[in-house]
Amino acid sequence: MIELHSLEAEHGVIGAMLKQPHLIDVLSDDLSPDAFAYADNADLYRLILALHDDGQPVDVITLGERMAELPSGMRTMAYAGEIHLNTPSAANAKTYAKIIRDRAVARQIVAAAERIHEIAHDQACVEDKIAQVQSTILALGTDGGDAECQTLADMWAEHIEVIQERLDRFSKGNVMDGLGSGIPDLDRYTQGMKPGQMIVVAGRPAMGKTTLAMNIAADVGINQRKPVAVISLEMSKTQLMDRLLAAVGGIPLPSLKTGECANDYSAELTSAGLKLSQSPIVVSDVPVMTIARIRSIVRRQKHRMGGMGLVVIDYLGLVEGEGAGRTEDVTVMSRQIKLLAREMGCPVIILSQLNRSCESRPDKRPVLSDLRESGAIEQDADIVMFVYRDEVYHPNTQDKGIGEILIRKNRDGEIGMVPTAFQGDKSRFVPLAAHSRTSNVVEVNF
Ligand SMILES: Nc1ncnc2c1ncn2[C@@H]1O[C@H](COP(=O)(O)OP(=O)(O)OP(=O)(O)O)[C@@H](O)[C@H]1O
Repeated sequence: MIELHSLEAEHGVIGAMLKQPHLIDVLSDDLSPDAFAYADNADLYRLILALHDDGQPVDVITLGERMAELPSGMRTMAYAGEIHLNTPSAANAKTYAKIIRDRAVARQIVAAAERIHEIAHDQACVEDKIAQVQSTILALGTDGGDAECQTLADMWAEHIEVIQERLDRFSKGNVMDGLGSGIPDLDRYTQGMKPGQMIVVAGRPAMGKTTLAMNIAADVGINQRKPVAVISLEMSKTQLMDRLLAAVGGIPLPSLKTGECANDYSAELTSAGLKLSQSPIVVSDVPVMTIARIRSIVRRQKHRMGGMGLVVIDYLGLVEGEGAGRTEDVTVMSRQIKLLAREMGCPVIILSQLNRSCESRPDKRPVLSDLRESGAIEQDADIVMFVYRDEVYHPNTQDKGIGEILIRKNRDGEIGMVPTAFQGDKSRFVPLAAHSRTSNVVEVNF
């Protein structure tokens, strides 16, 4: 068993700094004052750093001048003098700094265990408790400076591999470096959905947000064999399964609802059922969720499935906040979704509704300012795409059956519009041949 603090190591580091002040930069590089267990030592260390930052000489006298007394009441000069005297050399100071850091983490673990003990006893539901325990554990050891910054030399060494991968893909005729959506024209804009991206799919009610998101989820799960977690706060598992079967099997929804599909589309039903059941797609339809709970579910599924390719959350307006007011809540949630994408190392598609202002304009195609609830969504998102179907407003439009995907924000690429064929009865958006706006539909292939 190790002690949770080492007075000797703390004295060793401070003594080394007093004996050889040129070591202050080296030793303090990765050592926070909070890592010291003893208040007097932590304050003395802070004083050393403050004097050094001010360009002042650091010795027993200057320390005593800056602060006469330490928290214990001891005279600073006397205490620092004693440490200086008792430090034979600065030779092992780096090892002492590591001991201080390691013991600080050991103390954090004990504090986390106490916190977890409290969480186990409180009144929250079990999912919230698990989410709190996970964040308590994830917060451990995050103070290390090594993880915060990386030299450009190290980044360059890693980046060579990234460029090599891109070149390999390019020479195979594939320039996309993320997940496909199943709609090649859309992928040309995004170059694929990449890890860490927050992708907002927004639109007025019934435009087809859920349809588009589920089409993408099915393509990623079935064609690209990547794990997908669908968090559906709006629709039940039964509704989603109907839509997935309709889209993947090309089976009309009404025939699925009446059960007639069992006779009329039995081959399509069997094939779609098999494709879906063999795909790594998981669905949660718990209607009440916070982002913490979503994170906890996705983490568990990532662990269970050995990775996570894509997360879909349908939709933001139904996610519960902290109760600080909706705009503030959405601002925090939007940030948390972006962090979720980074933590899981996959893109997150978040569905969002729009305010009504687009409906009062002559051209009702949405723009970024129509995003409901908070400007933070627009800022945090890497890609914002709107689903728009002119026939919803103008039943006799010449664009009947056309679903436009309007890419209004694209952090790493162009913005623009992708026309698709909307097949509402089969719950799918189908690619159109070579930018056509006619019904020249490309075969969907799940
Ligand atoms: N059998 C059907 N035939 C034709 N269209 C259908 C059929 N069933 C559903 N639809 C259409 O599909 C669309 C539903 O799309 P979806 O639920 O994806 O929209 P949404 O934007 O997510 O809507 P909301 O915000 O209301 O949830 C509606 O426009 C609906 O009319």
